[in-house]
Amino acid sequence: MRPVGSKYLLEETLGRGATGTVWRAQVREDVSVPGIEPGRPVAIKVLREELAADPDVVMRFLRERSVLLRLNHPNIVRVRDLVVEGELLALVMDLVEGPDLFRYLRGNGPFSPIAGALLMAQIADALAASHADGVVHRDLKPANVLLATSTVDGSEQMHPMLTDFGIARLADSPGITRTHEFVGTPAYVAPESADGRPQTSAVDVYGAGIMLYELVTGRPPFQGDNPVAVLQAHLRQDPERPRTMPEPVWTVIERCLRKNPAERPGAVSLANALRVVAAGIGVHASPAAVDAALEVGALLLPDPRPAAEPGPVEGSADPTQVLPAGAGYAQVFGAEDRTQVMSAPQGSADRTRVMPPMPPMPSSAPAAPAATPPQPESPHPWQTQLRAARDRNQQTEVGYFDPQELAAPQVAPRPYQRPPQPQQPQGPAGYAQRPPVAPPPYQANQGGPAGRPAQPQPYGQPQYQQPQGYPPPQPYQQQAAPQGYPPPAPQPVPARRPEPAPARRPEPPAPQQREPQPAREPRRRSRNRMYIPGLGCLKGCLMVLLILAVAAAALWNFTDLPVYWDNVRTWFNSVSDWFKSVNGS
Ligand SMILES: Nc1ncnc2c1ncn2[C@@H]1O[C@H](COP(=O)(O)OP(=O)(O)OP(=O)(O)O)[C@@H](O)[C@H]1O
Repeated sequence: MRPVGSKYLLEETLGRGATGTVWRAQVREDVSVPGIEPGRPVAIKVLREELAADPDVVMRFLRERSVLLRLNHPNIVRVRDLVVEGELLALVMDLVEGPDLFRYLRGNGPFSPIAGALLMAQIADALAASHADGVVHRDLKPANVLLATSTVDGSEQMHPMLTDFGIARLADSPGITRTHEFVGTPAYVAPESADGRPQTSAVDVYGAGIMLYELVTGRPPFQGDNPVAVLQAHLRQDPERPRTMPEPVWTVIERCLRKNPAERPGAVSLANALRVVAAGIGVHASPAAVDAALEVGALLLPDPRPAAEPGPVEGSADPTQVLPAGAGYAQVFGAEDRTQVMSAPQGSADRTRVMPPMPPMPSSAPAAPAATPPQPESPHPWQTQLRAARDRNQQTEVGYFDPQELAAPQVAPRPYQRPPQPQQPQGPAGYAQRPPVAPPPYQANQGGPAGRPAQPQPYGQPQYQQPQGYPPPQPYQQQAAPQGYPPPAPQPVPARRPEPAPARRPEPPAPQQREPQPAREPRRRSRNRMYIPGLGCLKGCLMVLLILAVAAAALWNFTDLPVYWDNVRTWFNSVSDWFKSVNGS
C-alpha cells in the first residue's frame, strides 16, 4: 500500500479522469479523521501534478475546502477531507460501491422514461441542495454520477450520487487553462459556457437536460465530429424530440435545454416536475396523474428561491460560494468577484469561454457586447495530458481553439453567482391548448406501478434495466476523435424497444424565439400494433401469386393459348386411345 499524505494508504486505482486518479484507500490505523470510521475504506482523488503544481489551484483548493466539506446530501458523494501536502492535492471522499452512470448506461442500455425521470429527479435534488449553498457543479455528466448499489430484501437497489463538485472549477485556473481554453465536457456544456457568457446554476440544469435525454435515448442530443462542432450545436441547434419519447419527458428536456439560461427551470422545480412526469406516464397512472404530467410545463419555473436558503456563512473564505441571505442580483453583481483570480484580459469573461464567433443566435439569449479579441497563445501542456490515451471517453476537457475563431469576450464572469431569479412562470402559455385527455398515453411501454409516489426512492436494478433490444455499446466506444472527445453516437433508437402509443395532444409549437422549423407530423400508427413474424414474407408470396394469376388470365384470353391447349388435349386423347387399343389387343 502506498502512503498518501500522512493519514492515508492507497490500495488500488479505481479510475482515472482528466483531473486526477481515484484510488481506493484506507485511513492509517494510528490516525483518526473526523467523519471517517476507523477501518472504513475511502476513495481518494489525487489531483494531477499539473493541478497540484499550480499555486492558484492550491489556493482555490484551500479556499473551497469548507464549501466542499460542507456539501451534505444523500445524493452527493460526501467529501471528508482535503489533503494538501507538499506536491500533493487530494480529496478524500466516501467510497461508493457501484458503477458510474456512464458505465451503467453503456452496459445496460437506456432507461425507461419513468426510471430516467426518477433517477434525474434525485440528481436534481442534489443540484438543488448545492445551488442553495451557492455551489455550481459545472461538469454534470453520467460519468460524474455514481450508482451506489445495495441489496435490500434480496434485490439490488441503486442510489445515484453526484460527485466531482467543484473540480471543474478547480481545474479552471489561469495556470491550467489559458485564455482560449475551457473546462468541461463538450457534450454537456451549456451554450453560455461555450460562448463565454456568465455561468450560473442554470448550466447545471442544462447538463441535467442533456443527461435526461441521454438516459432515455442512450445518446446525448448534440453531437459532432469534434468538440467545436458539438459546442456549435449547443449554441445553434434545437434538440429534436425522439419519436418514442413521451411528451411530458420531452417538455422537461426542452425546457432544460433552452439556450437562454433564464428560461430554464430551477433545480427544485426540475426535481418536482420529474416526479410528476414519472407518476403520469406509467401504465397504471391515474387520469389525474396523466393530466398533471401533460401540464408539467407549468411546474418548470426558474429558481423559486426557497425561503429556507442559507445566509452567508460567517468567516467563509470565499463569499461567492455562499448565497448572501436575501441578497438580490444587484448586491451580488455589485460585489467584487473574488473568484476572478484569472489573469484574463480586462473585461473578459470567464475563461471557460471557447467558442469561435457565432452568428446571432436564434434564441433570445442576450447579445454579448464585443470586446478585445484574445491574443493567441501556444497550447498548454495540460492539453497534452488530455490527449493522452484514456480508458474512458467522457473526459472533462480543457479545450483549446484557434484564437481567430474565438467569440468576443463579454462582461466579467460570475461562475458562482446566484442562480437565475424567478421570472415569469413558464407555464403552458406557449403551448397549444391541450385537447381532452382520455386514457394514459404511454401505456405501451411503461411499466411503472400504479400511482407511483412522487418522491425519491431507492431504485431497484430491474426498474432501470432495459433488458432487450439495446444496441451494443458502439455509441460509446472510443473512436478516433480529437482530444479524447466522445465521438458522435449513432442514431438508432433501440430497435426492439416498444414505442409509446401515439401522443394524444398535438406537438407543442416551437418556442417563440427559435428558428422556425418545418413542423413534423407525428407518425400515425394503429393503436393496436402487433408484430407477426413472417408477415412481410407472406405478403410478398401472395403478391407473386396474384401477379402470376393475372399473367395467366391475360395469356389465356389474348393469345392463341386455348387453341394450342385444345391441340394438346387432342393429341393426348389420341395417344391414350392408342395405348388403350394396344392394351386391349
Ligand atoms: N467516491 C468514489 N467511490 C468509488 N469510485 C469512485 C469515486 N469517485 C470516482 N470513482 C471512480 O473513479 C473513476 C474516475 O473518477 P473521475 O471522477 O476521475 O472520472 P471522470 O469523472 O471520468 O473524470 P473527469 O470528469 O475528470 O474526466 C470513475 O470511474 C469512478 O467510477
